Amino acid sequence: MEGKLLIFSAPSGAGKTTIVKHLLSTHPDKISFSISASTRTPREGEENGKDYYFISKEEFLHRIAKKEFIEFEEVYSGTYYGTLRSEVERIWALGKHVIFDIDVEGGLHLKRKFGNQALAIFVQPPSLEVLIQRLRGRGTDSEEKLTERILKAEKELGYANRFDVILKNDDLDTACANAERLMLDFLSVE
Ligand SMILES: Nc1ncnc2c1ncn2[C@@H]1O[C@H](COP(=O)(O)OP(=O)(O)OP(=O)(O)O)[C@@H](O)[C@H]1O
Ligand SMILES: Nc1nc2c(ncn2[C@@H]2O[C@H](COP(=O)(O)O)[C@@H](O)[C@H]2O)c(=O)[nH]1
Repeated sequence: MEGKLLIFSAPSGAGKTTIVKHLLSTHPDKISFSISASTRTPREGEENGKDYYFISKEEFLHRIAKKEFIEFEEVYSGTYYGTLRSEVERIWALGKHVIFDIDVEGGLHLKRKFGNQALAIFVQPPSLEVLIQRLRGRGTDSEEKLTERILKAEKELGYANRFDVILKNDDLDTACANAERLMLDFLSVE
């Protein structure tokens, strides 16, 4: 059977990973995480096959040529991220719906491809300043990488209205509760 797609997109630092992890921990019976392929270096604590499939650029390009991706982006200069068709099919075969943590272009791409089978949610931080604070607080990126993420975020904040829903992420508990309601409503529709 083909399940549904729950797409969480946002500029880097808005909080989509945090919200997606919350939904996965509370509804493991209903949803499973689409593990993307990425050419970036794993961060401390990240696991291959859990957070991402960490692969080389050569392998990524080879898989593009073999048309294995439903979508992919060079999200940051020289760093590729993409959704493997096999990953979505693996999750549907488990009888679950697929939840995505994906950049803004990738999210809109999936929405165009899957239409009403997908709910595209834009996670909106209170402001660009708060997003920058969150990114700095996370402490995972060098100054150079932070600058690249912030410049991209400035542009992406203007894409919110292209999504099905805007989910404000100011207070985290409220955002998680609202995300859960959106998800359950969407999954309950035949
Ligand atoms: N509502 C919130 N209030 C305060 N801090 C938050 C909130 N939501 C997320 N954070 C924190 O902000 C940082 C960025 O969150 P997260 O990693 O989930 O963002 P992201 O959108 O997934 O970023 P990326 O696209 O880079 O993966 C994390 O340190 C997280 O703990
Ligand atoms: N277009 C896609 N974007 C993706 C995918 N997997 C993750 N991402 C997004 O990339 C950035 C950077 O992530 P990080 O883990 O390096 O902080 C973030 O916005 C992710 O949501 C994908 O398969 N396709």
